[in-house]
Amino acid sequence: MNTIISIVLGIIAILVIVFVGFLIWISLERRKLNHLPGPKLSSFIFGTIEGIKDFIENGGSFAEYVTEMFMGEGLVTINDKKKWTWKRAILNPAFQKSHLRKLEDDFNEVSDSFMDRLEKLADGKRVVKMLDEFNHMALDMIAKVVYAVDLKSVDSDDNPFTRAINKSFEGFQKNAEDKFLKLKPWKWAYIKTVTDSIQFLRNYTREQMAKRMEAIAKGDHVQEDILSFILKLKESDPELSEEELLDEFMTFFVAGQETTGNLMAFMVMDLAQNPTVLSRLLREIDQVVGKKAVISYDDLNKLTYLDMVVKETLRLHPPVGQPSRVTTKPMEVAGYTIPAGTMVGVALFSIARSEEFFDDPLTYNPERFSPDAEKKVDTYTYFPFTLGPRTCIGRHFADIEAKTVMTKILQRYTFELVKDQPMGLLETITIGPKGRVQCILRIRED
Ligand code: HEM
Repeated sequence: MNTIISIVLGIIAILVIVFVGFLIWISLERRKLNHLPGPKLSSFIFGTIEGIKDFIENGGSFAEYVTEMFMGEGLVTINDKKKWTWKRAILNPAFQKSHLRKLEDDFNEVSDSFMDRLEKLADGKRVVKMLDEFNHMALDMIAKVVYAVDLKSVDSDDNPFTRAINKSFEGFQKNAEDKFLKLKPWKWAYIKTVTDSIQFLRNYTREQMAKRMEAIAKGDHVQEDILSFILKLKESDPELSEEELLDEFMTFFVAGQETTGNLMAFMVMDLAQNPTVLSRLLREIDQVVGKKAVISYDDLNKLTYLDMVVKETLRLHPPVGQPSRVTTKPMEVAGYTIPAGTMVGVALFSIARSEEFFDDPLTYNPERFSPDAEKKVDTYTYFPFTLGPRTCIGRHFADIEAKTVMTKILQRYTFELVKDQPMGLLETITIGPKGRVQCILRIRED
């Protein structure tokens, strides 16, 4: 009996020693990370417009620090400059206005399914979390416009694809916050649920890609959507692995969903809080498109006040608040030298709210972007999609999506913000509205 007790105690003692050793090792690794002479995380506002310009145009990308779980060698995270240049050159035409306007039927179709969903919710009683609704819709939009897939996640509150995307995002965020996540055994079960979700998404997209390749091989007519451009990567380099093509798929879902969802949710919040702006926007929509069912690209171009509203929302509430770059050479900023190879966050959120660059910066005022006033806005003080070669490839996509959807909402519904909800910011990988923009929706009577 005594021997058994001794063995058990011995095992417990060994486990405790291993565990304590493990904790000491983690804390030493943490200290090493904080004292690395090379790349380290720092964040500040560039002191001058020249500083911002020089950095954005000449700085490198930020890929190596971002988890590769999700997007691997996709456009956002790829760090190999030569490979990135090649990919971007092939994919750029897919996201140009001239190509996207050909897909206006898709933008309308997904927006219409979303309107059907909102109609069910617009009973004047129910509390609707607009951020969640927009996020579902944004997923459907990417699936449809990029891959010609009808995901229809707006039709169900519990779609496996949406669930997997949400779980993956959560893991993405936690992994970015904690470099040692994977080393903590008590988190392994959680990590497994995240990796299973990512695997589910990759398998789903693998199937979609295989279907398309089969159709091409059979000579079937296939739509010239964004997927067809992604497949051109394979034509251009037959050595490209299937996993790398999947990285591209995942990248567009990740980069294009939450960002656009946040933009539209913030638009609803800003409009609900600024009734004068809302009235003027409604007047424009009534005059330019009235009750027109299909909103064309040309219609959107005529909605000039809507354009100003989108830009002002992106100034006050940029969905990406601090994109990053790695310095490629030492840089002098406000009297400090930043060594080459330092990861730096460009605080575009703070720059666009700075009194140095904008009058009365915390006031929501779309007039800042009227055609005359906009000429005075310095490019390097307002760049929600960033600038330079790695600027957001999806900015026109997001613009068309947000404008089409918001026009249709304003044609049909009114929204009232629920009182006493949190009005602050939800900071994850992106910046969203903390209270998820809880609204009471009603059908527009006039
Ligand atoms: C309001 C919506 C959006 C905002 C605010 C936004 C913002 C950004 C920002 C700040 C970057 C980083 C650029 C840099 O580091 O210089 C970026 C990159 C990117 N975005 Fe967006 N984005 C939006 C929507 C979209 C959409 C709808 C898509 C695709 C469907 C997309 C795809 C991408 C991709 C692929 C990149 C990486 C580009 C590269 O490195 O070549 N984005 N976006």
